[in-house]
Amino acid sequence: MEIVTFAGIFLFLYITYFYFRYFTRPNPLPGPFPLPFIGTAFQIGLDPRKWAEKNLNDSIDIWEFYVGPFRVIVPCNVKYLDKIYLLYNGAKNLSRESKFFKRGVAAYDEVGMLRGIMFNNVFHKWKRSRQFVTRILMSKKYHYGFINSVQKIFKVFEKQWDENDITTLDFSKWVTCYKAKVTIVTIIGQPLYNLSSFDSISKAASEYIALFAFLVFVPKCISNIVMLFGFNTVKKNSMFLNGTMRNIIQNRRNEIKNGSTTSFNLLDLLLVSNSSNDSEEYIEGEQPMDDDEIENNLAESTATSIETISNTLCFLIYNVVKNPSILEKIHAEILKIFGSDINSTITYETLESCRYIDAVVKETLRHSNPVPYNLRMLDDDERTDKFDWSPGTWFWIDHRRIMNDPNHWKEPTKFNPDRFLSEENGGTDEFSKICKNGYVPFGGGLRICPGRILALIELKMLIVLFFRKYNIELVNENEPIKYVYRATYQVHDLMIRISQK
Ligand code: HEM
Repeated sequence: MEIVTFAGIFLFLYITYFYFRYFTRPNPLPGPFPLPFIGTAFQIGLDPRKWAEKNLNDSIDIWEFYVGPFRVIVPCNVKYLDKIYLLYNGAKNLSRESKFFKRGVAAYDEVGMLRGIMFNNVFHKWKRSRQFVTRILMSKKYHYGFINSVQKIFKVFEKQWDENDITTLDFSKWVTCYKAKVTIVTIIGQPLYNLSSFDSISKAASEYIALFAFLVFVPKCISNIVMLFGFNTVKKNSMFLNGTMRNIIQNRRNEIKNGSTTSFNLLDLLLVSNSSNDSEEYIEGEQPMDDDEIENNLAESTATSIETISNTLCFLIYNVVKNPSILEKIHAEILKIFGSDINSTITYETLESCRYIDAVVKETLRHSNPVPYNLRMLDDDERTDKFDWSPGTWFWIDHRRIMNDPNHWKEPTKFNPDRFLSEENGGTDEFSKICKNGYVPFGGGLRICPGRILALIELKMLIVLFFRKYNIELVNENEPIKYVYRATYQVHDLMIRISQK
């Protein structure tokens, strides 16, 4: 009886405290009315933007929702981004913490958050990993190796399609399988012999990202309860990416120690970074990475690149196939730059001269961004536009809405790559006039995506590889593209017919 009374009093006090905080919150904004413990989960579901589209007036450019006890502010206008996407506080290197550096609540070391980049909230640990990984992902040498690998892997798929007149496939499934192969070669550098299929990597990638997103949002006391009710299976699946890599890293470290030459994959390059074998640029004051750090960073890059590139490519193919005039311009550029040989080698330099194809990729990332939101947390007192915020406030930046804002983009819902071309190249030059932070597919400031150049390279390559040789049709031409939100927009059931030209 005493326990029931105690629980009742606790519940009453908690609910009173929750609503006291709610009704006295600074800067009350529009948003669904929250319930204690679950916040606005019932009203909003998984995708906040869908709720906003149905329930909020278009003129509302900042609103709020609750994840459990956390108040989350959703800025949908560039005017709120200035301080959030501040570039290094004016300094050239990462010497000072940004006030908006953190993502979410806690760092969970048991799933490697403290040693990776994406969800690492400990500045000096994040900075260390970020420097090692960024140096490689942004290097030209890595890009050259990457371009070769993509072409080799694509050839294997081509063979299967060339055997048939027409192949019908679910592109959303195909692309995760393709991307898992590319990722393994370019990140890990060798086959994962103990995997039953590439599907399992894609599945693990998706669950890895979803798990991290969940842990970042949910206080540990609640996530521990959820784990008790079956969430452990998801955790096990996502941990699998880490576990699978452990042996490979140790073997590879020994092979390199015994004289094996290094290749241009992320694993080899991280193993030799700052070691005596490292002939490349040195990161001042840093010890080489240990196996744990490498493992977490490889798992993170594997998961991130599969999830982002696969879904962007689905949106890209869908938008291009729906727009014959855009496809025609792509064909013209391919012919001009690569000639009529549909098997000619694609190089870094030829890709760089593909202006229209570059514009198609950039427009896809604006119009149909697969990473619609970005999470940052304020660590100090700060003002954004007319609002003063206190430490601990969360910001769920709505990239999709910002990049489709009719006040900044002309006819934003229209898929129009010409925006990204200058007038002398036949475009409208809209992009060069866009305001600061009006185009943020890769986030911004201190934590801007380190895979951004690589992503652009791969997406441009895939346009050339597909459209110079194949006709692609949508099986259900009149159906809108189907996708769900799970940390990225995940496209599903995108049926296409593919045949040689
Ligand atoms: C179309 C492809 C991609 C998109 C749209 C994308 C988007 C993003 C966004 C929005 C962020 C958050 C940045 C911020 O907080 O300001 C991010 C971070 C990150 N991305 Fe990407 N990304 C893509 C591809 C990749 C690839 C290919 C890799 C790795 C090979 C990668 C690795 C990362 C990592 C490690 C972070 C965390 C950075 C940090 O917190 O410091 N991304 N990405």
